[in-house]
Amino acid sequence: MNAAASAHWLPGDRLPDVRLRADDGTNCTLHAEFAGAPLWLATPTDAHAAALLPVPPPGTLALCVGPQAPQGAPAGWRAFAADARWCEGVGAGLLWLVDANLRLCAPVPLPPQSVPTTTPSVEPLPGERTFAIAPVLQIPGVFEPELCAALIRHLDVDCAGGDVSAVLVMQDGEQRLQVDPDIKQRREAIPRDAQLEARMHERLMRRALPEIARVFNFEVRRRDPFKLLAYPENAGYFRAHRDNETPDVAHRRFALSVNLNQGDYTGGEFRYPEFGPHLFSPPTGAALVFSCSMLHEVRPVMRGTRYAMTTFLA
Ligand SMILES: O=C(O)CCC(=O)C(=O)O
Ligand SMILES: [Fe+2]
Repeated sequence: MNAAASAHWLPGDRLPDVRLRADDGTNCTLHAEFAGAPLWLATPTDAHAAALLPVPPPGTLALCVGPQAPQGAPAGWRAFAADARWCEGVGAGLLWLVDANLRLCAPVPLPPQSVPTTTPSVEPLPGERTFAIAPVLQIPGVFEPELCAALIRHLDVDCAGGDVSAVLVMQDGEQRLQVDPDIKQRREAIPRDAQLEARMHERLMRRALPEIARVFNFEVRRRDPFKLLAYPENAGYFRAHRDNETPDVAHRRFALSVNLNQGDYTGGEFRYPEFGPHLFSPPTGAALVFSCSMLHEVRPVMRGTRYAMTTFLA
């Protein structure tokens, strides 16, 4: 399922494409015309509400949309008519802050009490500093903060903190699980709550798989079980490894990891030593997706506990 298939879209969803028709007869599509810059998307229910829309800040595109093109918006707004079901998905009487990847960030009820602050802009790195960056995909807002907190509680309470993480080794011609601090130290558990699993699955289907299809041109057909992870202070790390090197995991194509409490710990960043020195620590609820064939490590956690959820896709 993706956002297009659900009745109402939520923060974190990418806006499904739609044809937009202006009153002068011109028309275009949202994805072709309006991706790549922060966007305000307003759905005023009448001309009075449209007239009260704030003037968009410089660099922000501003679209006023309804089943009929709304009239009366101030200068800087462009008005379009769009498919009624699409408008229903967006919801009426709202001003959505939308990021440059057409992802819904936050809805503000109309009329806004103050001029909304646009989605935070990221300072661009100078060209010479973008050379050695690993080809990873970061998808913000895949899990809501409240789902992240529920997963941490589930690991700590219902799963009693999880088990010490072991690695598969060959011994006398047989595969055995063995704890090996030379490779990793952390605790982990397969979630035991069907509702939490269903929520995670729905969020991946809705927010991660369409992005993986678009960015990597890869259709996910299969997923390993979810795993909840805890990397405790001074006892949490995973040294450099690949995720598809033994026959039992050779089917894996992409690793997906969601940080559940970024900011509550220091260290615990991902690094891809084949590709450069940069560290990756996506915000809470964001997914980091990368090829299982890339060497990667999770750096030691120095303070606090890093919680994460991981799975592998094929
Ligand atoms: O800590 C994570 O998010 C995932 C670590 C990892 O590389 C793995 O479990 O294979
Ligand atoms: Fe890994």
